[in-house]
Amino acid sequence: MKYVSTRGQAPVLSFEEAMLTGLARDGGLYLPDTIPTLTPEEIAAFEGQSYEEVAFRVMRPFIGDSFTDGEFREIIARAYAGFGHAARAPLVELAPGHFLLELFHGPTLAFKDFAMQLIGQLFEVALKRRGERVTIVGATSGDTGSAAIEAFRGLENVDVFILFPHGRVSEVQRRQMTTPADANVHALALEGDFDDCQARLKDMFNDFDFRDGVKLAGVNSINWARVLAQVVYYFTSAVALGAPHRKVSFTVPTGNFGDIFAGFIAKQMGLPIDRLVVATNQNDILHRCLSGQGYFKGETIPSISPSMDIQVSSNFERALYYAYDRDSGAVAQLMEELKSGGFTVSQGALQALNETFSSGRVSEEETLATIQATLASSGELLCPHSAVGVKVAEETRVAGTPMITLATAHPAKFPDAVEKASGIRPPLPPRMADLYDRSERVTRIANDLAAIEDHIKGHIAR
Ligand SMILES: Cc1ncc(COP(=O)(O)O)c(C=O)c1O
Ligand SMILES: N[C@@H](CCOP(=O)(O)O)C(=O)O
Repeated sequence: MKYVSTRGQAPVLSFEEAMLTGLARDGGLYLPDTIPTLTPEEIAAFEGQSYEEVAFRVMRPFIGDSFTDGEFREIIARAYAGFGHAARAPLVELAPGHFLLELFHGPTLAFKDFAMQLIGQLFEVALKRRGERVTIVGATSGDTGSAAIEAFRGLENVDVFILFPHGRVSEVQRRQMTTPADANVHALALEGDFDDCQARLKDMFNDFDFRDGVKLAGVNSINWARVLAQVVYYFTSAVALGAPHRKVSFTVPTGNFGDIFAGFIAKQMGLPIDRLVVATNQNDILHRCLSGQGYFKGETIPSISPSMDIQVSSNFERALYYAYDRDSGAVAQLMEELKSGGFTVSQGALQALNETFSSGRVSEEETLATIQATLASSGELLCPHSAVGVKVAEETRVAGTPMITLATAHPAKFPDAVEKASGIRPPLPPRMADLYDRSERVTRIANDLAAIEDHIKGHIAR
């Protein structure tokens, strides 16, 4: 299995190389050269299997010879052993035909754990075998950072630096990043918003002296392995509702487009998905774009669903690559135009996107009202991101096709918004009940590439 860049000018890599590389050297994102497919019989056979078994069967064709079957099975087993629910990703019925896929039973209470716990183990095995050490730098609006720190803390061959927007993450998210005492993990509070964090991260990848000097690696969803791990729960949930014998749709609270792009891959692999619905908060660049208004950056407005406060949605580049019929030159040109504000999507590409993706936008008031209404109607307490998804799903779902909304975080990660909406302050699970008592370790840093690079060079283990 070979991996190619969306911009067509970077070396073709194996799965392991693409995973350890992160961003392609031409600034693009890696994708498999061909997407393996599963037959309806193979998909039907997932019924009744454990999450780990389905994970193995779905991801194995993408791994090539990077890991043996035995290694890969052990890695998967270790990755999900610490989850707080036997099903890993349980499905609950919110209303007839509308289901919630709970993705928040991992160690940091967000869907990021599904991929991050896996790639922590994959990095560990690959780096030990190669005798290499890497420096992971991540950008986060709150959840990727905490999941990465949890997955990589204490591992021998990695230093981890996480850039988060100062003052724009919830207290639980911040504390999950700043309280681990392990010497190899570092939380950096950047003066800016998430888009600044992600832009500086990409600048670091494009600064080849720095990149090669510190052996830079990335664990944001620019990393293909992150997307791949998220494909699995589309299969487990759809099969639980009757796939491949009937179609299902998904609504996905969306920011960086990684999670919903995993759904797109599941569909390409043969899972009968009808619609993939993008749900955005007031930072609605994706909704505007899919509605035909072009992809133009606005100002990021802080919201009560802060993990989705994103304007430049990294993985949309991957969707554009397919919408433009794998024309890497066209993608490179669009990304060049994005540097000066945005671009218009061609009619053909927009039509291709609309064949699979729908979208909706949810205001702050509607988010609060959805938390309240869902609690009253089903007893389910939603986090604000999941509420954005549920609201859009209610507006777009059609009779006869089950709708699965992804619940991307635990309500206890966002207690202020949840309490405001419902009057209930959700408690943290017992294993992290002392989070507010632990001491924090964090460095405030300017939104300045040189300052960030100097800090990292000064703090990596020699
Ligand atoms: C809780 C939560 N919901 C939704 C999202 C959006 O997911 P994606 O960036 O994959 O679109 C994020 C951030 O990624 C998140 O942390
Ligand atoms: N919402 C994310 C933003 C980064 O997304 P990623 O999937 O590209 O890592 C976060 O919580 O950090």
